[in-house]
Amino acid sequence: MRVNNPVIGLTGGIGSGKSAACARFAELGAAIVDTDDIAHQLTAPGGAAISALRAAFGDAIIDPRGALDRPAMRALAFADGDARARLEAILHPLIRAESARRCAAASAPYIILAVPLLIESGDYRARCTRICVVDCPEALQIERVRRRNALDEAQIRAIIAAQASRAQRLAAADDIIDNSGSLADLHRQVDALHLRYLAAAAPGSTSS
Ligand SMILES: CC(C)(COP(=O)(O)OP(=O)(O)OC[C@H]1O[C@@H](n2cnc3c(N)ncnc32)[C@H](O)[C@@H]1O)[C@@H](O)C(=O)NCCC(=O)NCCS
Ligand SMILES: Nc1ncnc2c1ncn2[C@@H]1O[C@H](COP(=O)(O)OP(=O)(O)OP(=O)(O)O)[C@@H](O)[C@H]1O
Repeated sequence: MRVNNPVIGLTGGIGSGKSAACARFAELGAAIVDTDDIAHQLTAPGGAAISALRAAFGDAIIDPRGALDRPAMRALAFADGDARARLEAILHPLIRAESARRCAAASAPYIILAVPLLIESGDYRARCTRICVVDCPEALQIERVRRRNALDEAQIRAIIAAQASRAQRLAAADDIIDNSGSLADLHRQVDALHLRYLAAAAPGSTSS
C-alpha cells in the first residue's frame, strides 16, 4: 500500500512518553497511527484476534466480557519467551496490516506511526521516512509506569528486558526527544520537530 506523505516512525521503551508525544503531535495536526491502540482494538470484546488467542492460550486469558485479560496475558508473556512469541505470532501480522491500512488512509501533512517495537520487529523501519525516538533514563521509565499502572518493578524490568536496549534505539534514531524533563519540555521539543516535519512534507522538499 503506497503512502505519499512522510511517515515518522515514533518509538521508545515502555513508559518513555510515546503517548504523551503523540497527543502533542495530534494537537498540532499530525495523523497518528498507534500500534498499541490497534493491539487493544484487536483484543477488545469481539476483536479480530480473540478467537485465535483463546485457541492458543485457553479461556484463562479471556475475561468475562470476552476481551483479552491483559494482566493475565502480561504475566504469561513477560515470564515466558515462548508464550510471548506465540502471542506476537497472532497479533503482529494483524497489527502490521491494520497499521498499513491506516497510514494509507490518513490525510494530514505527515503521519506519526507509533510502534513500541519499531526497531525489534516487522517491516516498520522500511515504511518510515524518519525515526524519532522518545528517550529517558530507565529509572524514570520505571517510576512513571509504576505510577500509571501500579505494576511492580520486577514486572516492568521484565518488559524492558523484552525490548531493544536504549543504546540500540538511540543508534537507529534520526530525531531524539529527551523526555527526562517536564511535560512542557516534551511539548517544546515536539513543537520544534513538527515544524521540521511540516517542512519535509511541503511539495518539492527533500527530507534530510
Ligand atoms: C501483553 C499485553 C496483553 C499486556 O497488555 P498491557 O495492557 O499491559 O500493555 P499494552 O498493550 O498497553 O502495552 C504497553 C507497553 O508494553 C510494551 N509491550 C507490549 N507488547 C510488547 C512485546 N510484545 N514486547 C515488548 N514490549 C511490549 C510496550 O512498551 C507497550 O507500549 C499486551 O502488551 C500485548 O498484547 N502485547 C502483544 C502485542 C504487541 O507486541 N504490542 C506492541 C505493539 S506492536
Ligand atoms: N515529561 C513527563 N513528566 C511527567 N510525567 C510524564 C512525562 N511524560 C510522560 N509522563 C507520564 O508517564 C507515563 C508514561 O508516559 P506515556 O504513557 O506517554 O508513555 P508510553 O511510552 O506511551 O508508554 P507505553 O510504552 O507503556 O505505552 C504516563 O502516565 C504519562 O502521563
